[in-house]
Amino acid sequence: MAQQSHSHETGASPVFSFEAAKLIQQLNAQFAIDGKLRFVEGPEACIMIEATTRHAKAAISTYGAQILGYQPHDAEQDMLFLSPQSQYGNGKAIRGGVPLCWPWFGDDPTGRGRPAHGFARNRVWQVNAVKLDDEDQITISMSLPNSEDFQQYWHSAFKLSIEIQIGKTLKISLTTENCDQETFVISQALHTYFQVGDIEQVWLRGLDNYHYLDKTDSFHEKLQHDHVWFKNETDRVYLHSPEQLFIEDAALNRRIVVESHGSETTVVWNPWHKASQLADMADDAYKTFVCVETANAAGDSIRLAPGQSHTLMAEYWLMSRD
Ligand SMILES: O=P(O)(O)OC[C@H]1O[C@@H](O)[C@H](O)[C@@H](O)[C@@H]1O
Repeated sequence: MAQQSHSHETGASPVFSFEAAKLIQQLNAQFAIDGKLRFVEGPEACIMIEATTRHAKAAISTYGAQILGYQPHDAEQDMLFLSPQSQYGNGKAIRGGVPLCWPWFGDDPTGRGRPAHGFARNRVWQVNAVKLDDEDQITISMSLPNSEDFQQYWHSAFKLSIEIQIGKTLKISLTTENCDQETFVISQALHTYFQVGDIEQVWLRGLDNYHYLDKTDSFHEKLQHDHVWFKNETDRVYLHSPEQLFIEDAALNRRIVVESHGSETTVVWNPWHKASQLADMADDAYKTFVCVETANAAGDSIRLAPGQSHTLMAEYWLMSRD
């Protein structure tokens, strides 16, 4: 999937791969940082950014502006889960890392059969800037180039941009600007797949006493008692959720801190045995990830008047549980 192409061809055909190689050369000439950041060809001629700082390494696909890996140098395992069965193009979202759900979260809110989770995760994004700061953190800025093809899904003029900061933490800021004459409403999520050692030895801390909509039970509103434990399919939208949550992982002996801003909803998802119904994931993959998604969903959808903008932000870091 080549940069700035809106085609959805798949397969690394030699011609397409040549096109990707040319774009990679241009991108490297413009943005590469010696020994720290480069563009390479990934699966299915997808363009990948490989970044390494003093603190961590990361991989980002320009298809979907999707972070696929983030691993601090002192961590034994990546913080993020990425399915080896993922597809990289063909209108599919890559299964893992941080897919971007935009301009709606979940099923088409208008019931018109538009694709689940919107269209931003299935498009090639444009790289606008790469910066290295004094603390050896790298910030990558990208935006979703406008395309005629959006018209079938979305009529309002917008600007959607992302900043990804790779350092001691992984920081993501997704900004939507209304460039239209009319107000529009979006829902969205940073649909992050966190890698865990064994889902049955994981608990999510910070949601005790919060209400949630249970998507596995017709969206009934329920009250969370205690931590969130995973014993079967879990698909919940937590309402008015707090700014910090903690994924406690006994098997990997680590804690992932999830900090959110500009968001009042957190989606928690694990498909459990329904993983076997997903073509791009192994049947038992559900044991090694949990999605904790910083979102604006349900009553927390964002209304933007002309000229207004909103930034959804998440910051993640790893800690030892000792
Ligand atoms: O398979 P997709 O489209 O990436 O969605 C995965 C899941 O994403 C979650 O955010 C939703 O709450 C689930 O209902 C959904 O199944």
